[in-house]
Order: sequence, then structure tokens, then C-alpha cells
Amino acid sequence: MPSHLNFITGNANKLREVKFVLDPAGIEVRSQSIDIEEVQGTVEEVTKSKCKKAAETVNGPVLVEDTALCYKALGDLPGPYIKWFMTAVGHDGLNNLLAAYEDKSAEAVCTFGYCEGPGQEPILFQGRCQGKIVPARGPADFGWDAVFEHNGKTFAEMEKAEKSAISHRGMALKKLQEWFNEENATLN
Ligand SMILES: O=P(O)(O)OP(=O)(O)OP(=O)(O)OC[C@H]1O[C@@H](n2cnc3c(O)ncnc32)[C@H](O)[C@@H]1O
Ligand SMILES: [Mg+2]
Repeated sequence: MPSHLNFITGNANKLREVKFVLDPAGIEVRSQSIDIEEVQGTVEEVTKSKCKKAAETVNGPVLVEDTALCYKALGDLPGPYIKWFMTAVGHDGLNNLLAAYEDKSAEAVCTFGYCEGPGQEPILFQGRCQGKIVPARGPADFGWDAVFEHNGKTFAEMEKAEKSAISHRGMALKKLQEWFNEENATLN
């Protein structure tokens, strides 16, 4: 395990959730709030590009993350463009987008990218969580948490630990921790 990671994100809520998991595991999460330019493409392409740019910007090892919300009825859109949809149409709009469809199911996808430094290829860790889009319930302080329901509860209605145990981000962080554990084992 590395003793610390430099998580480059402009999103304080993401940082809080990442710290919640990694701090107790003994990985100190440092952070720089830099808004990295995001390209168009698949979730993987967006994360890789963000990771490479972040490593160049800070000239060192970085962790980045990109989150997508994929509506089944819309062929996986808004996907990585969810931030712009969310800002433009809000919680009601995120529901109304599905008004013409019976199928309200959606998948939350979280992709972490870790890169050793400029010019190095990023390694990706992805977690997914199935749910459906519902009228907003619970606190509205983190993105689309209030409209994403999993097992009868919206993410916004869950305690921190409860969301982390099943969420897209929680799943991706498990893979990231496993990888760092194996890396460490190989080095010993
Ligand atoms: O600097 P970065 O890390 O890119 O932070 P960001 O806020 O720009 O994040 P993304 O580009 O990944 O866009 C994802 C959007 O989804 C929101 N989001 C991310 N994770 C979420 C979660 O677990 N629950 C609800 N909303 C989430 C987030 O607020 C953004 O509007
Ligand atoms: Mg972003």
C-alpha cells in the first residue's frame, strides 16, 4: 500500500467518500482541487485522458476519478456527460428525460485512474451499481444521489457506510485497494 495518494478532483463530496474508505485503510488521501479538462468518449477514455493531464499538471503520481450515470432506455447516456445534464435540468429533468420510457433503470459507473507520473499509462479500477431513477428523496447535497434508488433507498437516504458498501465508488475503491495490496506483495 502507498502511504498516501494525491487525488485530483474538483468535487468535495467525492473526496469525502474516498477519504472515508482509504483513511481507515492507512492510505492518507491528499488532494488538489484542479478542474481538469474532460474529453468526449467512453468512460474509460475520459478517465485515462483526465489522469494523464492531471499527472502532467502536478508532475507526479495522481489518482483521478470519473463518474457516469447510464440510463438503459437511452443507450447508456447521459453517461460521462451526467454533470452537464444535472447542471442543466436538475433532479426533475433527470426524471423527465425518461418520461417516454417504461424502463427507468440506470447504472452508476465509477472509474478511478492511477498514474505514476507524466508519460506513464494510467491503470483503471471500475465499479458499477444498478439502480433506477426516481423522484428526488433525501438530502440534495451530492449530485444525483437523491434520484438514484438502489434496493428501495436513494443514495441520499443512505448512511455514509451504507452507500459506500454498495456504491459504484465503493466497488471501485475495493478493486483499487486489492491492486495496491498485490503490488505491495510483489515488491516484497
Ligand atoms: O473534478 P472531478 O473529479 O471531475 O469532479 P466532477 O464533479 O467534475 O465529477 P465528474 O466529472 O466525474 O462528473 C460526475 C457528475 O456526477 C456527480 N456525482 C459523482 N459521483 C456521484 C455520486 O456518488 N452520487 C451522486 N452524484 C455523483 C458529480 O457531482 C458530477 O455532477
Ligand atoms: Mg469532472
